[in-house]
Amino acid sequence: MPTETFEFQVEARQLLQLMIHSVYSNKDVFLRELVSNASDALDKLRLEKLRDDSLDADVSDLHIEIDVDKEARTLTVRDNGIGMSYDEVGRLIGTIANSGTATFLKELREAKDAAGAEGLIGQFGVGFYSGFMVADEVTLVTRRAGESQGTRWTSRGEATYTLQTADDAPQGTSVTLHLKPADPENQLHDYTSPWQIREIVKRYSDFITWPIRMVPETGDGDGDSDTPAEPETLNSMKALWARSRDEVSDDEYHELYKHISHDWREPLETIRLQAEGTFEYQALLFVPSHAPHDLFTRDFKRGVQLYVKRVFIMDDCEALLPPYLRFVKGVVDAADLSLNVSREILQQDRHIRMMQRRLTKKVLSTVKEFMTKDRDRYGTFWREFGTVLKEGLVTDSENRDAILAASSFATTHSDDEPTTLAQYVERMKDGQEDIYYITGESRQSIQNSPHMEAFRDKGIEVLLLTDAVDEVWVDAVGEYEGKRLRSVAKGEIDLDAKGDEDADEEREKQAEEYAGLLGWMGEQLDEDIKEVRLSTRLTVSAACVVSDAHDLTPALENMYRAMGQEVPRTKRILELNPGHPLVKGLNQAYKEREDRTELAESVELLHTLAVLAEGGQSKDPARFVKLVADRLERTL
Ligand SMILES: Nc1ncnc2c1ncn2[C@@H]1O[C@H](COP(=O)(O)OP(=O)(O)OP(=O)(O)O)[C@@H](O)[C@H]1O
Repeated sequence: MPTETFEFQVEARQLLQLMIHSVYSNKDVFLRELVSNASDALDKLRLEKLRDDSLDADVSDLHIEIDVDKEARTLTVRDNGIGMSYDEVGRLIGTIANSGTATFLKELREAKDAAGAEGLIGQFGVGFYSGFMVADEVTLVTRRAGESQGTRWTSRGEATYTLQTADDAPQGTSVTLHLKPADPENQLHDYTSPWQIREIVKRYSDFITWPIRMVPETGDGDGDSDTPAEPETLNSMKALWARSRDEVSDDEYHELYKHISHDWREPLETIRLQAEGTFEYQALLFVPSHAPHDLFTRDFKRGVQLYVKRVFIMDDCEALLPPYLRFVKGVVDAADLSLNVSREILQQDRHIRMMQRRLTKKVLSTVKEFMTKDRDRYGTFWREFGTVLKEGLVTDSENRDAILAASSFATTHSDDEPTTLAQYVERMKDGQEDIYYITGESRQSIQNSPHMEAFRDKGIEVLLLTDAVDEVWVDAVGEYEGKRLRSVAKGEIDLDAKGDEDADEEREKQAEEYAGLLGWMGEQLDEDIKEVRLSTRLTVSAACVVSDAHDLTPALENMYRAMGQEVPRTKRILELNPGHPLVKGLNQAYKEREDRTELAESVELLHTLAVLAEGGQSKDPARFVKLVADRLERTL
């Protein structure tokens, strides 16, 4: 097949440009990326051979080899792993599969400083391209295990790359970098120096479970693997999770985290767990310091890898942690599983379920520890992962108490310090029986909602819940330590002390006074409102709408609709403030006038204003604007 030239996909080209004019100051990490890809390729081959013994592939000496040629200024990273077919090379290397890349590039361009840019790069798989930080030409030669024909890919990192078949390619992949001249001032070291390579591998890739060998210089630059000189193994290959805590430095743990997670930033916490007895396993879990951009997308990949006795079995093992802990990365190495274990079998395995329970409890107790021992760390955790953790309040009833204990919520008690439910309960006023909350889009909009008026007046604390999941968990949880969780915008609220006879009497009087108006308004608003009643929660506003105690809130209704479920429209309740001049005026007008057409319009306006005040929308904005404009005109 002749050499074919292809254009890089637009995003890939942009990414390459970014790499070449490196936004990343530490260029050494290119080697970590190439070694990491090679290690994955070896894992994949071992697994494929395990599943299909007839695969024509040599797995007797799987390893990674690094080869430098000072004269030609090349560095080659070679593996004898799974390799790629011609099509795969085009698909995987010329394009960027990650759909978030466009967003990423935009964010990257907008990143204010180099540190921000570095952090962003870490979130996206740009591994292979990092070679262009140190090389002005990259050649990749590869042959897929089991296939006879190899492929050669070359690019100078500009607009195009070439593909051609390669007859003599050994199984696996070699990536040869034609190095730029060393420029230590810009952290571009001399990557033909064996000392430098040894250093970088030790620092970033020591834990890789495959031997990383360096071949003493051969001089001819093509790095034939039949070189007579004895290669030197650069890494200790010790699985970090199998080593005792005091043998491993934090840096080593962090490098493993970066290898697994493709995040270039340090994790927030490292969690070690060992289980002995009938079902032995070791786990090394990491809580990242930043939420990935795609945490809430449907195909977000879990971050825990499964090993069986040091043999890599699978990425993204969903059986190991529940979905609401999907942000946790790490490795679980189980001693007593079959190497052939499938995802389906794992889901049903009793031991795996026990393991999941233990890992879940351990992660939750770690979060709780942040809360009690390190407020800063807890603050970071909650900002990044609080929303996803709260999903567990709905889905994991077994651990509900532990999740609640590790959760915190914005509150009217403080502008910047969130509260736990336990702290809320401690502050509850004498005679207050319930825990009050309000849900909505933003702190500002709900804090000023009419529903809050009486609570503000009486100094009763209200939790301010602004995540979509809050609408759901409050119902699922229902109560905390015997105290009901109650929305300030649902059902009847009575904040007056029980047995307050004066208040009772006053109410009876008002009920009588307004009975006619309320009934008539109910008929007028029948399409949207199931009842009009007098309010005990308003002190400033004339009216507000509330949901019935057991009805869906409008936000929940919308959420179900967005998920494609049919939900009938729930009618709500309009509450009037009997002390408000507008309401008094309405009552007066109702009693005095025979022709109530204008009054009917005012009632309609009052209802729309109440909907707007809680952040809702007018059903017919044009009509609403016309009615308001008419009235304004009359005041001129
Ligand atoms: N040495 C290799 N052997 C086999 N396949 C490889 C090798 N290097 C890269 N690939 C394939 O090319 C794909 C793209 O590699 P690239 O390094 O650009 O991204 P990634 O590995 O998916 O992400 P990252 O390296 O940032 O984690 C890989 O997912 C893998 O399928």
